[in-house]
Amino acid sequence: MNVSETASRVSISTQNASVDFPIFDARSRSLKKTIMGMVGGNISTTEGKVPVIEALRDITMHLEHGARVGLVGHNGAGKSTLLRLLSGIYEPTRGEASINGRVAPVFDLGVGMDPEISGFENIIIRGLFLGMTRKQMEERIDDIAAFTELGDFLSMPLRTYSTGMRVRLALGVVTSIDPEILLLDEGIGAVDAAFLEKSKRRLSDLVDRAGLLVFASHSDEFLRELCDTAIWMEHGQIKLQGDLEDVLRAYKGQPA
Ligand SMILES: Nc1ncnc2c1ncn2[C@@H]1O[C@H](COP(=O)(O)OP(=O)(O)OP(=O)(O)O)[C@@H](O)[C@H]1O
Repeated sequence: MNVSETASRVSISTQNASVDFPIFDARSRSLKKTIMGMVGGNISTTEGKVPVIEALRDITMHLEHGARVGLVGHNGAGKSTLLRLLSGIYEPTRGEASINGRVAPVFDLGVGMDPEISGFENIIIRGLFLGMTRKQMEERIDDIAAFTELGDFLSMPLRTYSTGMRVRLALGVVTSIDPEILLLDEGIGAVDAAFLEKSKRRLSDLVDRAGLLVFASHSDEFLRELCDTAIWMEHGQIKLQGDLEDVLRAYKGQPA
């Protein structure tokens, strides 16, 4: 398959997609009252039924190769749930979602890492988890090792690493892959400032290689660096979709 055929097949479409989370332990009146006062998704409580959190409601969108979409919205607005829907991890409770392309979901840098095996072995395992082949990862391992600056520690079990060292390893792997659809949730801030600066270049190269990016973040600076359009989520719905600057201005309540 040539490059343009690959490009034309990479897309994500949803049609009136909704995601509900039933809360099986929330039958009691007091708990219902508590969760009804929370920020976030809408809570529907039909009398006598298990309450559900409507985390996403009637999401209709179409994204194609080349899209660089930022997701903005307050805590609990539905950004992470939307990323999981777009990755295929969640099926819509109602409506439809169709995903065409190899998805690399990067929600939690530590997922797919094994504390008992070495840094080198974790590089391979994490790469496989993100859709790469063993051969591809073996070709990149020297580059990743150099980037992490972890030296001999890479031969030690991961459990001997500090949190920051784990993040370095995870960032090294994540920024070495070739995803068709890259879904990024922030949480990449747990590194020291100097290392984050060094990662920015690799991160933006990664995004350049990716066919399609959706990036949930609370950082305008990061969004401006990686995205050109945005979706503003509110109470599980799309409030506004369009040019990044327009969406950021509206989200922050500033007049145009
Ligand atoms: N596994 C789950 N079970 C029950 N409710 C959930 C679950 N995951 C998310 N929710 C609820 O769905 C709503 C949307 O949550 P989500 O994590 O998608 O928000 P978010 O926009 O990513 O928030 P934040 O910016 O705080 O990360 C919230 O009300 C949350 O409580």
